[in-house]
Amino acid sequence: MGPHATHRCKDCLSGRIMSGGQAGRSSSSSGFPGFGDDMADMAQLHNGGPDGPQAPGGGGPSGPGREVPFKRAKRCKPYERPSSVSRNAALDRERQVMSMPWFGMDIGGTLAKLVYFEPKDITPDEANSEIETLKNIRRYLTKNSAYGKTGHRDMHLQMDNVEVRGRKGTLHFIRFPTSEMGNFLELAKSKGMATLVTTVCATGGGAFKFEDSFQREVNMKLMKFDELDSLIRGILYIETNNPTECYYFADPTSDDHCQKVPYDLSNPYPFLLVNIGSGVSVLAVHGPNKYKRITGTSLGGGTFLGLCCLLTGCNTFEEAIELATGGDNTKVDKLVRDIYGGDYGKMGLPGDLVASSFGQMNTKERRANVSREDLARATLVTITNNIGSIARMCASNEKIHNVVFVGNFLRVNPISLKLLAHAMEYWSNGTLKALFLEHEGYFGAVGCLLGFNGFLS
Ligand SMILES: Nc1ncnc2c1ncn2[C@@H]1O[C@H](COP(=O)(O)OP(=O)(O)OP(=O)(O)O)[C@@H](O)[C@H]1O
Ligand SMILES: CC(C)(CO)[C@@H](O)C(=O)NCCC(=O)O
Repeated sequence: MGPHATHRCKDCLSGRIMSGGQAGRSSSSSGFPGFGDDMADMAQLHNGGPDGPQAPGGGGPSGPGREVPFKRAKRCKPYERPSSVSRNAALDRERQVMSMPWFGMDIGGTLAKLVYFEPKDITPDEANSEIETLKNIRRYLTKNSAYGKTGHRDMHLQMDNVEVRGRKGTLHFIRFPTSEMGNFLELAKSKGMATLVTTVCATGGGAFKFEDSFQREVNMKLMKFDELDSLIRGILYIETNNPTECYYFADPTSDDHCQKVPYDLSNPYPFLLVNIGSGVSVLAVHGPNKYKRITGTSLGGGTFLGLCCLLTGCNTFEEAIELATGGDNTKVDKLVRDIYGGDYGKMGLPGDLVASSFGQMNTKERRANVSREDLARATLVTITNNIGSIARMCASNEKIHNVVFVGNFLRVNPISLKLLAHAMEYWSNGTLKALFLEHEGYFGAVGCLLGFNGFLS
């Protein structure tokens, strides 16, 4: 350890989520704390540390959970002042990341989520020196709600007057299918993105998969973040900034009395986090930097959409949900009462419980009597119940009572929201609570936009 060596590592500096209050513009050499000075440290830890870059997810598909704090603790090593070369590289990186436009991108297996920060505190000096391309990009993103054929801005989720990296502004939420990445890059190029010195904060599998295309097509560097770190960081930030973010359902099974009730998640720990994207990850979260991925399942939102398209000939998620809304899964599934003629009382299984998903579809007669709507509904119920069942077992093993469900599978999908709410309550005799968040699938994108501590490379 040299004369300048200090013991500093991410764990020792833990809990530093960049939120409004912490992200002052003038309190560090980099313009905001936690970036310029720490960046070299983090680069050293993540790139040169004994474990190399941190792998996303857990110990393999459905494998044993990875206890994040332990992993990080191993990397903890004495800080050595970076050489002037790495310091210059860090400053370069800082300049690129600090220059507008600011994006956070979560490129998932099905959907790419783009969060754009629109600064609203632009000084006259800044406005004068701002180049035309940048103004055009801002105008294009904020004045439209559709981009190309498949890009959408979720205007109802927009967050005004928030603070990011010490600046005040608005967060805009945009999504498009990951399969359209080629067109997205072309569009970005046509808007002049390639002429800007830009680094985009990115997470999700696509941050790795498409890194070279971003560099080649639009001259953009990706600053990569782990998807689960970003997810949690995003949830904590949005929850802090939106008092009506979190809710639960009271009376979820009653058509007349079911209602959405706001829930105060300001003291969230511990909570079980179930992220339902293309696949599903289940995390036990005990603190801002303290979580483990307990398990996952490949039967997720991608499975629902894929099977639904196969079984009904539908082509979009929205269509699949609409079909499911008009369908009856009991024509497709085999219920306990189809087997027992009523309840299986001794084991506490009510007659209307699904005993076997799709269990009626083995006979020609039954198959002839089901509609596309019924098949869509049965697919939705099958996938949702399976996730609910896994979540319940995980919560019970971990002795956690609050189960937070996120991910775009829950978008425009009240059937699954209510099924999950009911399943958690019913099967736990009221000890488990299903909680939901308004920004469903956008937390990863927000989290990586905020997360300068902990970038992968
Ligand atoms: N417009 C849409 N198009 C396609 N899928 C949608 C749409 N809206 C909601 N979904 C659902 O959301 C799922 C994707 O959710 P999300 O964006 O959270 O995951 P992802 O990041 O793509 O996946 P992963 O995290 O597993 O890589 C889809 O599989 C589908 O069930
Ligand atoms: C692979 C990820 C983490 C990508 O987001 C997700 O799709 C997932 O958690 N799938 C389930 C994988 C498993 O079976 O554990």
